Amino acid sequence: MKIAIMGAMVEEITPLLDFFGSYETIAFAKNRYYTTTYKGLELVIAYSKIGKVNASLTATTLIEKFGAEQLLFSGVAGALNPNLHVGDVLVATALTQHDLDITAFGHPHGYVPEGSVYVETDASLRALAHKVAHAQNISLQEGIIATGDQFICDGTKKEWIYKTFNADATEMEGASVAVVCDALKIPFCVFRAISDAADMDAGFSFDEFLVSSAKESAQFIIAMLDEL
Ligand SMILES: Nc1ncnc2c(CN3C[C@H](CSc4cnccn4)[C@@H](O)C3)c[nH]c12
Repeated sequence: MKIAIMGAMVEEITPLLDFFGSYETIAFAKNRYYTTTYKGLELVIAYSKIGKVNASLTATTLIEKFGAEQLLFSGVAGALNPNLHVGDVLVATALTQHDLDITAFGHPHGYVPEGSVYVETDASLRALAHKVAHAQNISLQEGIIATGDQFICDGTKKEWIYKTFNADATEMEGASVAVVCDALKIPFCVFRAISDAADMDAGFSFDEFLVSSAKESAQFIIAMLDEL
């Protein structure tokens, strides 16, 4: 089984590369892909760079060029739901694009023709995540992620996304991965540890907690691999 593990920023995959220790590096399309094996699994790891376009390119490459059969995303996110706090690990149930807007034509936010407002993650990967969390006594939150090409650091925008999409966290890549994996019929799931509250202090909080929260998410992914 070939598993892709994807992040957006180098800090989100560094804990993974450090854990695996040895890996081959392949340069492609202005990005680097790291291949290794772990307990009989073939792994291909990459960070996309920030934003939906970069994430779409990397997710597609992981699947179409490297032959990934499942894709796990590991990274950090801003909390929208007040019950989520820095360090909490969230598994996405569904993802949506909060900045996709053709409401001028009567469509809901996040919708374009022949698409859907939400793309659901793979139910068996989610079930496995909860099994691993329970077995390892890790508290795992579950919720909707709203993705957009903006770092959210403003209470008004935060509240709009929270209310419009009933979303629990926000980031800048997950929904792209969801659309790509759904179209290519590859089971996927998105794991994000909270780094900030997507409010006026988000920049400072993000800078302070990026590394530690990225580690939280990566450690959960590694725990998942032992059960895949
Ligand atoms: N509040 C938030 N809003 C939107 N996204 C996020 C995230 C998740 N990632 C982190 C990073 C922020 S931009 C970036 C650019 N330069 C340096 C660091 N980060 C981008 O890849 C999305 C964490 N908190 C978020």
